[in-house]
Parts: sequence; C-alpha cells; structure tokens
Amino acid sequence: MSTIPIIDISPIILNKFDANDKEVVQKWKDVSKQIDTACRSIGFFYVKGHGIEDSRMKAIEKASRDLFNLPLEEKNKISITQSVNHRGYGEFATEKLSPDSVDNKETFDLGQPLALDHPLVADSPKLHGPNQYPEKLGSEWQKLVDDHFYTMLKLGTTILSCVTLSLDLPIDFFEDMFKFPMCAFRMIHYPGVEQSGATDNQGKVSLSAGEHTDYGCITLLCQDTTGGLQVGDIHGNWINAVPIKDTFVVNIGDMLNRWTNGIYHSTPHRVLSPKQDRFSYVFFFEPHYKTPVTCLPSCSSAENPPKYEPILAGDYLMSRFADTYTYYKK
Ligand SMILES: O=C(O)CCC(=O)C(=O)O
Ligand SMILES: [Fe+2]
Repeated sequence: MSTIPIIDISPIILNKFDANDKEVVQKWKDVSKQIDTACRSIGFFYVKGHGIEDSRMKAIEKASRDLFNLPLEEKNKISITQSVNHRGYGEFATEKLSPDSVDNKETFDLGQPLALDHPLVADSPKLHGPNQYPEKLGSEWQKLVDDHFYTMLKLGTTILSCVTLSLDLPIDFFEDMFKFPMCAFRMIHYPGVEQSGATDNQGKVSLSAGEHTDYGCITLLCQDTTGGLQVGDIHGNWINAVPIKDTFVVNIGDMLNRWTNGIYHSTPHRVLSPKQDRFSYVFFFEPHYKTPVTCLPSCSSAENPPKYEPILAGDYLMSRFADTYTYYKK
C-alpha cells in the first residue's frame, strides 16, 4: 500500500531563494525533489515546518465555528448562489463533488477582493471581484480571514516555486499568472452523522464529500483532529490521510495535471461521514482567469507530445464548477 509522504519544508521557509547562494539553492533543490517525487506518484503530501502558527489556525477554527453557528437566515444573506463571482456561504446540498450523491457539508468561500473597476473583474467577472462577509461577525472577523488568505497565498507560492525548480522552468515563470489569482480560501463544516462508518445495502460507505479530483493547481488543506479524508492509490486502495498536528495536506489538481502533460498526478479523494462535527480549511491555489494552460515547455517530448488542448484557467474552472454546483444548473 502507498503512503503519503511528510515533507519538512522548513529549510526553504527559513531561507529565501537566492540563485547566487549555492547552499540555499541546494536546500531548495532538496525540498523540491521531495515535492516533485510526491507529485509524480501519489499526488498528495503533508508539509510540516511551513511557518504558519498554531495560534492562527486556532483563530481560523473559531472564526469558522462562529460563522457556521449563525442562523441559516443570516448565512444565506451572503449565499454563494447569489454571488456573481462564486464567493460566500454554501448551504447544505449546494455541491455534488461526485455525481452519485450530494455532499453533506456547508461551506464559505473567499478570494482576493478586487474592486469592480479592476480590469480583471471587468473582463472575467465570474471568478474575480469582491467578497461577501457575514455582517454580524464584524470587521475583526473579516480582517482575520483576509489575512489568512494572504498567508496561504504565500505558502502556495512557495510550493509552486519548488514545482518551478523541479520542472526546470525559469524561477519567475508563474509570477505574473499568480499576481491576481483566482485562489479561494474555503471553510467547510461536515456535521457529525449517525451512520458514520456504516455501509448501505450495496456495501457503499457513507460519504460527506464524494470521490473527486480537485480542479485547480494545488490544494492546501488544514483539517481538524476528526479524520475521514481518504486518498485513492493506484492499486485501488483508499488510504487514510490522518490528521497530523501542525501539517497541511497538499495535493495536485487537474489543472496542474494538464499543465504538466499528466506528469503530476491529480488523485481522487473523498471524505467519510464523520461521527462528530468535522471542520476543514482549504486553500485552492489558482492563477488568474486569463492564464493559458498550455503544456509546460519541459513536459513534452517527441515520445510524449502534448495530450491536452490549451485552455484558459478560468474557462477550465468554470466548466468544472458547472458539473459540481447544483445551483449552476438552475
Ligand atoms: O475536507 C476535506 O478534508 C477535503 C475537502 C476536499 O477535498 C475539497 O473540498 O476539495
Ligand atoms: Fe478535494
């Protein structure tokens, strides 16, 4: 059975990349190699030594409980179904990660707030623009989640730099593409259910998030101590991505799989129905809408020609959302 590697990224968190410092370059290469190996095999890894403080994650946990504890009427004032750019609160039964079942979860999505007159918003209003915040929780709440967005953006950028190094691309290759990104920070609440661990009469286990692959580039997940995330390996086994203190679970999404011509694996995963309420905090790391996702220069050869048609990153995400969100089909 495969295992999900734990990668200590502290050497690169503590040493900013500097092409003129051989020792530092070697540290970056060592960490990048481990990340690259995981991306080419199981497509999932844990990162530790990431520098994000436990106190921050505790504050985020409280912020998420405060949000989900609000009355439904209050939460629905900022419903994602009323948002033109996919931000805000998602009620139960809003999302279907697998076509077989509706997910048993509620969500809150937030991105980089851009003013309506920003050129990217004028051009691509479906995934760029303002956020919706719960008015009742005030400006402190808003500041905390906005700050967290930028903290996670920085971590995502660091991991992408490792990918850049591993794939022999110029170090600034992705820089402009991620300046005004479509990244989303998402809080998820899965309620505890009685049938946790049970199977139906066809032997199917009870799920709160159906089997799926992620749509974007890189996903960074912080989960509480409940457990339930499972990752599919190439042998058809489900591996438990058990909660490990002070780590993020990182995985590759379909967009990076396309970009790398299938070299990096976007791996199916799912969430078992928990016995008790479970909370997770996910950062989806994506470039701006107009980014052309075209086979990366180092990922094709005469024997391995590009497998996928070029597509704009935003068009790709939108096509995947259309398959997932029940409200998009109204
Ligand atoms: O909550 C989790 O552990 C996983 C969530 C997930 O896979 C997703 O939202 O794409
Ligand atoms: Fe996922």
